Amino acid sequence: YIWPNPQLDGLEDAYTIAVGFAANGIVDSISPCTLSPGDSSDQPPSGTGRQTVAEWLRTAYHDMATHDSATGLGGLDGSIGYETDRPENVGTAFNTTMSFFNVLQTSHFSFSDILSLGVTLAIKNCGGPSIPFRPGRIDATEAGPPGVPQPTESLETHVSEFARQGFNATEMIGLVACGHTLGGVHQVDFPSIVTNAITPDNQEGVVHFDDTFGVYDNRIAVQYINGSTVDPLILNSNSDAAIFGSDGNQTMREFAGDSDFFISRCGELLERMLNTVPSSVQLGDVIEPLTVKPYQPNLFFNATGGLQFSGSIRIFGTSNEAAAANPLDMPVKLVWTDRHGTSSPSYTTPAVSADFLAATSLFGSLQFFQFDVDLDTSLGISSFVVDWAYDAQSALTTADNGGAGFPFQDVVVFQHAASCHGAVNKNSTINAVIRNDMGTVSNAYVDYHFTSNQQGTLAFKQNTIRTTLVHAGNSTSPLYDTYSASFVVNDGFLSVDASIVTFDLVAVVGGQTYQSLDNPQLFTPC
Ligand code: HEM
Repeated sequence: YIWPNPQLDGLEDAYTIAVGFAANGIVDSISPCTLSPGDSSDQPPSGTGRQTVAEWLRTAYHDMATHDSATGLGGLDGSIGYETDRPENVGTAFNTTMSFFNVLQTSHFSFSDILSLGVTLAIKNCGGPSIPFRPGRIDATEAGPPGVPQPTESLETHVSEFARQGFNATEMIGLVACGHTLGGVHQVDFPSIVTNAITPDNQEGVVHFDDTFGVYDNRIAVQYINGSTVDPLILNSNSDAAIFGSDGNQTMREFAGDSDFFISRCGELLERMLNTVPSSVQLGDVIEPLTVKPYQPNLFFNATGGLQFSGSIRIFGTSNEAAAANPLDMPVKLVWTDRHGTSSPSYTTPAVSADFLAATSLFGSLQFFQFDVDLDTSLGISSFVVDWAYDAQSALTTADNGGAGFPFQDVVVFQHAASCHGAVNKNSTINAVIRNDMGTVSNAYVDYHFTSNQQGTLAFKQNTIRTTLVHAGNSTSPLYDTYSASFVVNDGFLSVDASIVTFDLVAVVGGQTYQSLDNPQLFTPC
């Protein structure tokens, strides 16, 4: 896709940036793969016997498992949030998972999208397959019908439940093995299956499905076939035993004998699981990391009234050269085009390599570079390209965003100064400047996006408050006038710290619409 695309940019960032600058914390919370909810890698696992990745994967399956392929209803749609009191959804894992992901929701994607993305990253981070990620899931607004398989049910019931979900009997064996390679069964939730497992170091009494619960691998099948299984759903319940043996062990034998086959088959099955959505939902194209992408490019007037352009450039690659590159040796320059369409040699940032910001990806190598330049206010900016190479000896490549450059407008510009966020039920104020030599400003407004609690589920609701930007007078530049919008965010507004808040500025000037999208939330209190 071509940047900017508000619907995809945030998900692409979340997919591509694992740890470091601009990362959202998903991968930190599951590294290493054995981490429990609430623990972080510099805080060792706390002995609860819980495993975050396993809980996310189980949550995604239980959310999807009510899909009915005949009617097209249900699927991965976040309805699990309304269904956690059902006997088929025993355990705190679902609510814990929802509380982790709800704070990552933005106005541009649903809870079910960010959960699916989280599962994709989790599987990869544990050594599993790279699962292509498609966006576009829409969250349910109420519970769906029940139908998650339970360990007490018969093989026939399991086969028909999986058939309803859209998986045949062989795929059922695969999907269960692909799930039960992580995590295990907890005594606190299944006391009839697991007994005498609770200790101070295993407070919820987990017994794992295989002896490598922290690695996404085929040990679940190897141990099943060689007779050393520890799976409680085989030893103390017939559920996995009946499923794994239902084709005379053929699938499990193939999995046990070929670890690459297990990984690739699980990649296919889990991709289908994550993409099982209500038939009314149309998923988008697979998101692939962009090679060169701006991150929060930002225009503002500095204290002396000059127009300043700052932000970061991300460079992503999957080649050996990308992996070996030293960011300090990488020439990276930004070349911009002014508002009259002229690109002059002087419109170039210095090499920005010294200002690189460390970050990593699960799918390749990436570097961030910061830039900060003064623009001639009268000439402004309309787009930019990035000239870059992996080392100082190589010829520079121009990243031009598919041909037309990275578009960037200077007509409506957010002003930090005098913008502030109010406490609950108090005024927030957003200030902007709008170019005054381009015709009448016929409409100008702020769309302020935030998430809030909703009844019945931990998934958050999206809200937008639209407020007119009112002309407020001159600015420090004779070419721009100041506009201001004040509004109250109320009605169950959660807390700005707990939800991702962004806002858009839109101005119709001389009959043309200009937008400054996805400005990050205000931190200055009013
Ligand atoms: C007949 C089908 C299935 C049955 C009866 C079943 C049953 C169970 C049970 C009883 C547990 C223990 C939960 C706990 O104590 O926390 C469990 C855990 C788990 N299940 Fe399944 N399951 C089935 C299919 C699947 C599938 C298809 C997946 C994913 C592809 C999956 C993923 C998981 C995971 C990752 C865990 C570990 C959770 C943790 O450690 O917190 N299950 N399953």
